[in-house]
Amino acid sequence: MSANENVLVGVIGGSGLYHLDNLTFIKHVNPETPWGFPSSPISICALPSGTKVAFIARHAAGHIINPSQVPSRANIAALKFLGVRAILAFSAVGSLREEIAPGDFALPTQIIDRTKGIRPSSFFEDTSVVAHTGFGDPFANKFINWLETRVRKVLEESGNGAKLHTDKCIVCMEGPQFSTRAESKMYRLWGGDLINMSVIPEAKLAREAELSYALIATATDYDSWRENESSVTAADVFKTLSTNAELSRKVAFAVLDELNEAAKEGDILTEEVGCMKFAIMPRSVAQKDEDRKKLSYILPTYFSD
Ligand SMILES: CSC[C@H]1O[C@H](OP(=O)(O)O)[C@H](O)[C@@H]1O
Ligand SMILES: Nc1ncnc2[nH]cnc12
Repeated sequence: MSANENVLVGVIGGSGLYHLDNLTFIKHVNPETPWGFPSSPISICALPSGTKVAFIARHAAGHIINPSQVPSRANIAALKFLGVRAILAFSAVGSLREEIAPGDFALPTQIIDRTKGIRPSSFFEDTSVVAHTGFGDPFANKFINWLETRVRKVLEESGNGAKLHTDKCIVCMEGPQFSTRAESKMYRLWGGDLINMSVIPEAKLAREAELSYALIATATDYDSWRENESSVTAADVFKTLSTNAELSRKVAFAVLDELNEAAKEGDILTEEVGCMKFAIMPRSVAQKDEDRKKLSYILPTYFSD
């Protein structure tokens, strides 16, 4: 089952990135998934080549959805339904390292989950089907390697001094309040480099839906670990949000055509397809038909009888 919108790439925009207005807007689509509606109607946009991509504003236009209430299952399910294979997500993050300055970009490869269990984080929750999905490498590593040179080039050409940091570990906290100073220092001791409130459950759900998912983390602040500096406020975050969003749009514009081709050929996006084969408990008569039907929305290979 697919809406056949002919889109292979989805973009999720975070704080500050509510549209890709450097692309041509074609239309909105708003699929109702078994997990409800996405954060906001999905924009189908075109690159100058005619390549179409799907864009979702994570917090909706006007930033009206709290991080704990983002309907991530509906967002990921809707993108899969439209035919998407690869998701390029953007997020405004705090920096836990001196060398990652506000305005810099980073490609994390690891996550520490500090959400509090209040976000639905599996498509299998409340169903009669059990799945234990591998998440040791939470991002699509081949996709990230592919992004590295391309993103670096855009940052260099922008001439605003923004650096790209790779192989970083991102802490995802529940929020919406920022961390205490003690927490911020503890995350540094744990090996955290970046912090946000949204990569979990998005990355987990993308993996369950067998989608390649990479996050471009755009640093806005130094969180609250620096001695003799004030702790982060939303006002600090806002200072860099619009320049980061502008640069994020440039990155998207530069990579999306080639990413669409790569998704079509399957070159760099092979790791995730088929991963659920080893995660889902064997079929049993005790599994409810209605649950299998629901799951067929995201995983037709395993659940369409
Ligand atoms: C506006 S500061 C905190 C807020 O910003 C980040 O959002 P996103 O990841 O969607 O860019 C962070 O995760 C928090 O939700
Ligand atoms: N310091 C911070 N903590 C959590 N999420 C953030 N998003 C941007 N800055 C952040």
